[in-house]
Amino acid sequence: MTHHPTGPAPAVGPSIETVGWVGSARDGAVRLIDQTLLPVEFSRIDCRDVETVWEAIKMLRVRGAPAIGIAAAYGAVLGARGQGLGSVDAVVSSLRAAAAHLRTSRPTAVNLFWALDRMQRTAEAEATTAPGPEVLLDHLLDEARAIEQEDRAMCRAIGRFGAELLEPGHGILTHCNAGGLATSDYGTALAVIFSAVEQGKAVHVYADETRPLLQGARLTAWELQRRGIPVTLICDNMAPQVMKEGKIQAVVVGADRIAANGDTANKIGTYGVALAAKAHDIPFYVAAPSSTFDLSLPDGSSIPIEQRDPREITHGFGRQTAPEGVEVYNPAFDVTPSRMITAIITERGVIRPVTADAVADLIGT
Ligand SMILES: CSC[C@H]1O[C@H](OP(=O)(O)O)[C@H](O)[C@@H]1O
Repeated sequence: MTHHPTGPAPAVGPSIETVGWVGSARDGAVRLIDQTLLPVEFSRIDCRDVETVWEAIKMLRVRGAPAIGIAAAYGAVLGARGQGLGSVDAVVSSLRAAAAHLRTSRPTAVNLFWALDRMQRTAEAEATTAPGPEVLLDHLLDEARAIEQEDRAMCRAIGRFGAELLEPGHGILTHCNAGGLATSDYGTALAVIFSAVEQGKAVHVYADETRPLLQGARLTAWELQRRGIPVTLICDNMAPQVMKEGKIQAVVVGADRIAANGDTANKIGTYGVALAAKAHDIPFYVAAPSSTFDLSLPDGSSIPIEQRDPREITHGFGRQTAPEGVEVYNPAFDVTPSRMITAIITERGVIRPVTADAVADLIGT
């Protein structure tokens, strides 16, 4: 991978492109912000092969369900180049092999699998009509770009629908990062906040730092600060206390996979936040695009939960904070039952109450 230390982040604009493509289909690369370096260093990396994209997803250089899906779609284009563009069949089989490898990077965010399925369907459908391998490769890049552009639109629609649920002066609790860095550029949970602020609704965000990888501290606080939105960083175990003190009027989180009944997998700790919100009668909102729903699962009991390296807990950011050899449990996600979710905010509208019928009506059967 090629790092592009680009110094300070670009000036605040409508968005920061989290992951994209630079160059032509034949010799281009996937360019993504290396989020493991934030907030101290803003640097992008160019990935020129599938393995580099796989590693970037695995190591959370690019992370967040929609951003992972976009990165995987572009990674499939890299893979389709395979060992040259000898024939249309070679391009299709190379893409299949790349998709199979990218599917092993992380198991929970359904957007990864949704995006790769879509790229494979495109390749197989175009294979029968494409005049040659180069044209097919161009069309595959067009499809990956469409996935990115559609996500941009979905994020803004989520923002518009969600902003209606927030009131000026509200304290909003967030968990992990569901901002522009977790998507194409504008976020899901943070899109709700960005849109409310753009509508003149001044809100104050309380951001859970979100152990062990601190996406809240490193990424959410950074995104909000650079937009001038008031943010207070708290440890995860402080969330119930700030609720008890009356500082929180709503919780907004993202999602990695939502089952047909609305059960939602999200960063570990989300379920605990939902329990605390319930106990304090605070609305608990999930913000997610339709690409994060997995209607093949009737409920959340079979959502695959990623188990990650124990060293993320015992040696977080390079400092040992636990005795050698201690037993560690490090699930990266948990599942919040739909009965604890006030509403799910999507680009198609708001699902409320959260029931299988309501999900089917808005998202599909
Ligand atoms: C808009 S999806 C954001 C979602 O993804 C995060 O997980 P990770 O940082 O491990 O990719 C977290 O669950 C966020 O809520």
